Amino acid sequence: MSDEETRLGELRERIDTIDDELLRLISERAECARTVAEVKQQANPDEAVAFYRPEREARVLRRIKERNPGPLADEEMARLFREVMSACLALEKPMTIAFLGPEGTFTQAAALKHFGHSVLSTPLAAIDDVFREVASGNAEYGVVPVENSTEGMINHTLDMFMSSPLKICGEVQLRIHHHLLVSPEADAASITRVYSHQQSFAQCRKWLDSHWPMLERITVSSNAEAARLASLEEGAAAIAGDMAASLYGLEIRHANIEDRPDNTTRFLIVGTEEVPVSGEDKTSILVSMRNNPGALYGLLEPFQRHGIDLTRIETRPSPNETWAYVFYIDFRGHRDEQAIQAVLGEVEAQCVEMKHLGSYPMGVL
Ligand SMILES: O=C(O)C(=O)C[C@]1(C(=O)O)C=C[C@@H](O)C=C1
Repeated sequence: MSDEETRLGELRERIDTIDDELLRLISERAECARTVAEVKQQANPDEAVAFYRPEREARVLRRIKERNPGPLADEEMARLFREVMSACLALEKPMTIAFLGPEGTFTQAAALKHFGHSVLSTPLAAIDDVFREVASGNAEYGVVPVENSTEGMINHTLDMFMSSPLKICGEVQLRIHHHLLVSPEADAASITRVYSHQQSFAQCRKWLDSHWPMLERITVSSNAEAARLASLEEGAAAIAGDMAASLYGLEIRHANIEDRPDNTTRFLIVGTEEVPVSGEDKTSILVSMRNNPGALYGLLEPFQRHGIDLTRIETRPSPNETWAYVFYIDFRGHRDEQAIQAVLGEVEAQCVEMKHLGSYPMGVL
């Protein structure tokens, strides 16, 4: 046996011993989660039990990142624990998550990043359908895109909150990498058109203009649909991500063609329950205002006075009145915290209507 073989043999034996220990510990953790489920059930025998606890999951993942000794990166370690916790939750209660489909969209990737792979995920055709599926109780939670760092807000999602009773229970950010995808047997010279979602075309506009200006750009309802069409039609390419590429057996002809390398989309998790404080939270509200002079200043001033960090303000036209506005506002903090309660009281006193959309843990992964 060579030196290399002897050394590798020893190291692999050590890895086997560590794996045995990991197996034992993960199983012990799963048993513990199963007992947690029993305790929750016994404490609330007549009510629907909240097995999924977003605030606890955020704390677990933050703690793992803080205590991670390396050499694995904090994000990598948190991702592993995300999957362990996802499997533990599935043991307590298998969860159904509705997402803006079809299969292979970035929203599905965001749902799996947030909940881990042990959930049942249901693709739906439209943002409205995701909200409806959760409101009707067919899915426990829903995942929808809300903003992109290159293209701005997804107004349809914002507008859904005006009428929906659902709460925001979490957020997750995903780096969006777009690729030019073609069938493996396609000849570059035969490509005449490219399918994609309108947002993806917008995020790759400069690249397409300079590299493939002659391709006809055809907008479809999702990147996954674009990939499906490219897999079926001769002379067609798609702009979509990794999941869609592997789902439809397409080849990446050009990788990472997004105009901005930090291209990121933020997604919201919607559900029916309020989430308790996790320690690092965000709150979202909708505020209807009359178009009076100084109205916006009056609305924002309490946030400044109480030292609350506003992370986003968006204006949408009111559905009820011409030239009246609805402001969608995100800020740091939780509704159960005193400073936030004070600000919300002041905002409520001067607006036509205020709707609390949810207080939820800031994205950890
Ligand atoms: O702490 C709980 O309430 C649990 O159910 C355990 C656990 C975990 O595996 O750590 C599992 C699911 C919850 O979403 C949060 C945490």
